[in-house]
Amino acid sequence: MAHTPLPSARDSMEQDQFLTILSREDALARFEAALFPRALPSERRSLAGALGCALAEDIVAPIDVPPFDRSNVDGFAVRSADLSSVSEAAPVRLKLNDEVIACGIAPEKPVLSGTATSIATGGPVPRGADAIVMVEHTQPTGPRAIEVRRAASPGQFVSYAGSDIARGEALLRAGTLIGSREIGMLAACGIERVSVVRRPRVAVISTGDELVQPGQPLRPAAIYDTNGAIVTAAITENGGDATFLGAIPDNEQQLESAMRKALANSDMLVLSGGTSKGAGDVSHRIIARLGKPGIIAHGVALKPGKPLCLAVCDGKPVIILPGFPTSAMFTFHDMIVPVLRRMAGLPPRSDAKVAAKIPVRIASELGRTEFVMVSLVEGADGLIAYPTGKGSGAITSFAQADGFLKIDALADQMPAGSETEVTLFTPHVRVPDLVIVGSHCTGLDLVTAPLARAGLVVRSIAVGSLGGLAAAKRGECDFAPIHLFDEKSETYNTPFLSEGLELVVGWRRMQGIVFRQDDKRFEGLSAQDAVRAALADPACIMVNRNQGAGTRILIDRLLGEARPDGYWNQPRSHNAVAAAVAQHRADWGMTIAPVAHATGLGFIPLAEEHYDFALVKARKQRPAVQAFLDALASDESRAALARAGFRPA
Ligand SMILES: Nc1nc2c(c(=O)[nH]1)N[C@H]1C(S)=C(S)[C@@H](COP(=O)(O)OP(=O)(O)OC[C@H]3O[C@@H](n4cnc5c(N)ncnc54)[C@H](O)[C@@H]3O)O[C@H]1N2
Ligand code: MOO
Repeated sequence: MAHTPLPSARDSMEQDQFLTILSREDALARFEAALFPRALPSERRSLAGALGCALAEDIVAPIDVPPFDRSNVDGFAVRSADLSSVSEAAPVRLKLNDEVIACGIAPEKPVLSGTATSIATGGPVPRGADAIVMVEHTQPTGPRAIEVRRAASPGQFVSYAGSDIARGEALLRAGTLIGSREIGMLAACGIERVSVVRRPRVAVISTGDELVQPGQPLRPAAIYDTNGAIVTAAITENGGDATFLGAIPDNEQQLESAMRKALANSDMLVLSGGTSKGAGDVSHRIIARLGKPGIIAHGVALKPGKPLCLAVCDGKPVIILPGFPTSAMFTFHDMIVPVLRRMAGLPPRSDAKVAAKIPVRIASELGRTEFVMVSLVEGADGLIAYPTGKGSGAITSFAQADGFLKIDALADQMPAGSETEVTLFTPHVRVPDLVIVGSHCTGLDLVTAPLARAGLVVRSIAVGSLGGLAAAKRGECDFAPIHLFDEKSETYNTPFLSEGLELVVGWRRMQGIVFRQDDKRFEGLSAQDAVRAALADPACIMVNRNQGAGTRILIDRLLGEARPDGYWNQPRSHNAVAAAVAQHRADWGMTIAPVAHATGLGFIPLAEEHYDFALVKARKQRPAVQAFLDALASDESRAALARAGFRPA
């Protein structure tokens, strides 16, 4: 909503879309009641094209499978009665008939008493024969005869016609999800096309003036359209036929015409963005004009996902997902997937779940069912679920997350140590080989890259130095990267180690002042003089760091009692500081040299920070830990760290 004016006081007094918040259960029940039962349209598809669809008809086997009595082994078709007295000591001699039955060869000669016919696995059993003897239990005697040394029971090694599937038997029932096994059964019966529930056609529209499609250059203040891609893929994953119609600006007329067109050609319409209270939030007003009964729920007690809007227009579901990608994703999976799958004739999703313990308290909003993404690591007795969420505006949490947990609407927190159930994003969790929990540094990726290339799964969870030390003490990780300065001893890291932990020296990061290269106020100055110059200019704005950050300690020392403009802007990362300066929201701040250089900013070095690792001694002998230690010491990593602007210790 970047280009939309913010709501004025007048707008907010005249809000016509005051959200009435429903519980998720209530909202879903009303939505489903407005849509079902309904007839599911069907279409005929080729076998390959039917994969993943629901069968719309019962399938009755049109033929017997196998279609004839078939030999299961390579050997000789015989009459079992001829071999009733046979033994190793008293073999029976059979005369060979003058034909060889290979696969696909119809036999022509009967097997009369005292004779046998050579037959291959899969060959049709000839008239008269009732058993097969394996070739290895026979011996050729002369040119046209064999000796058999074992008895054969009637029916031995024969699959009778129709024994697999009998003609007229119900092969598959309507509603069956067609997978490779079903396709195999249909193919065995010679069926080439089947009637399946037609995939619901779902139109997808993103809304917002600020959206740019991936592949296009990003304008200032614009962002890439994430929801278009997420929603389109999630529809395909759940049996829909998605058509992405692009991002439409926040213009009521343009949007209405796009929505009408989309609905005319599809069974369902999914929009995202513009459902909350911004002045440009117009789509819900349009819905009211699109058909009856219109909006079913606008506002659901979900977190993320409160502004979700569910509507039905003349029998077709119309949904507006919240704009934030994480909110869009969760609401889609939780509230839309059940409806989409029912429309596609598919069974509800069955998500895999695992039990896990949470190591930290998770606060939750009372009154909203909350979804929290988590990353799973192996603890001393079972799985540990670390929350990875960075708020509903963040998308990268997904990369580190294995699944999510749910906090009940009636709870305001989940206490540390709680046992909970984690719904997995994929059916299998692969517990990482190496777990790093603590302070994050871009240098870490340079050291772990060779491990990842060697097939090891490395999971690093950013919880800050102190959080990392706590995790290490509980034995939940292999390493805790830390950069903690001890004022008393004036040393880094070592004073913070407790029993069971050992220090592995990492690298040094130069901290310093960043400024834009063309800003003459800071050129050629020392860090102290630069801060003096900044304080002398009332128009100069700083960007600070969060309380608790090592960098913040340095900034506070330089500032003393001074509280310049920008002091209360306290982002949590080195990159955010650089972005604020590069984008002119601030004129100076403190960050590490590699980030300053990567952002093309001027840099005045101040002090070197020690970024080291607390190693959990009990886990030292693990192969992945040894691999990490080797990587850390390798020339390759040291060179990569140096190239990025770090100083390997
Ligand atoms: N005064 C209030 N403000 C907000 C409320 C509220 O109750 N009162 N709710 C907040 C919640 S919760 C959410 S979630 C968001 C959702 O708002 P909208 O659905 O109206 O979405 P937008 O304002 O259009 O966008 C929000 C955010 O997401 C970005 N966005 C939008 N579409 C996309 C896309 N396709 N790909 C990537 N990112 C997208 C957009 O740029 C905004 O940054 O509202 C809160 N505000
Ligand atoms: O519902 Mo919003 O999705 O909390 O972020």
